[in-house]
Amino acid sequence: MTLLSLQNLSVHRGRKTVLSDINLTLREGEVVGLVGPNGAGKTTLMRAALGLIPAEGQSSIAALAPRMRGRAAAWMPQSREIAWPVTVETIIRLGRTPHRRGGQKIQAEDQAAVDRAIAQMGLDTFRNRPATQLSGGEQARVLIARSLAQEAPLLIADEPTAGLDPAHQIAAMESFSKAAGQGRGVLVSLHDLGLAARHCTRLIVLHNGAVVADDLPQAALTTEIVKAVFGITAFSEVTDKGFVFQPLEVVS
Ligand SMILES: Nc1ncnc2c1ncn2[C@@H]1O[C@H](COP(=O)(O)OP(=O)(O)OP(=O)(O)O)[C@@H](O)[C@H]1O
Repeated sequence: MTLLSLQNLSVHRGRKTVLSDINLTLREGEVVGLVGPNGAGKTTLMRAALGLIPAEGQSSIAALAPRMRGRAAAWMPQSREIAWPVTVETIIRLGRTPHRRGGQKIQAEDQAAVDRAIAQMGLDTFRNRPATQLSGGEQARVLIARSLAQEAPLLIADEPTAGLDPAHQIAAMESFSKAAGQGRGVLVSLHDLGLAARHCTRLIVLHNGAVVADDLPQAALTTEIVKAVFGITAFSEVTDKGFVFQPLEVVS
């Protein structure tokens, strides 16, 4: 089943074209990595797909009535600041908001989803702590858990692994793979090409607001594309543990 379909999606800011004619389809079971250098248009693509900024062309999520979007897609933005000293569990419960009617108390199935997300992100010992007392990486894990608790068919996450230690980066990517294995889909922007190579089922490479590759990780991160788009060389190999990619040097 198709969870997200973008057709000729374009975004202009002033006279600048930030995103031009993006076409993509994301189906259940996929973890699609969105990669590209700073300013390539990753955040713009995600926000336009969600209908958070004006865009030309079509997005299947943006076309929904605003109150239906929260059931169709969970969104984890890049900004990580948790401003209020409420408990970790309270923040993660906010992920259930689209499933609740106004004023309705949290139901057993909501709490079960919250508990699953807390377990997946290893947050049980933080459950009753004010979120403002956590480290930056711990707060990021709380926000990933909030988006997982939403249990929407599609999860769109903007650099969710930034600032996480290696174990928690892997845990976050594995939680996305698990969600995909359960029939959901994930669109995730990443700067860490090694993580993207190893954990995504497909990569979309963005450059200057356009898609330059949309393929299996090993087919998207070719020597030529990596040099032309990222300006680097890399070691890469398909191993029995999957596709391994390690950036090496900046191309002068
Ligand atoms: N409101 C705006 N007005 C003008 N230009 C903008 C605006 N918002 C974004 N841009 C430009 O659009 C381009 C794409 O920005 P975007 O944030 O989507 O990139 P990104 O790929 O997410 O980058 P990063 O990896 O640095 O987060 C950038 O060149 C940025 O300067």
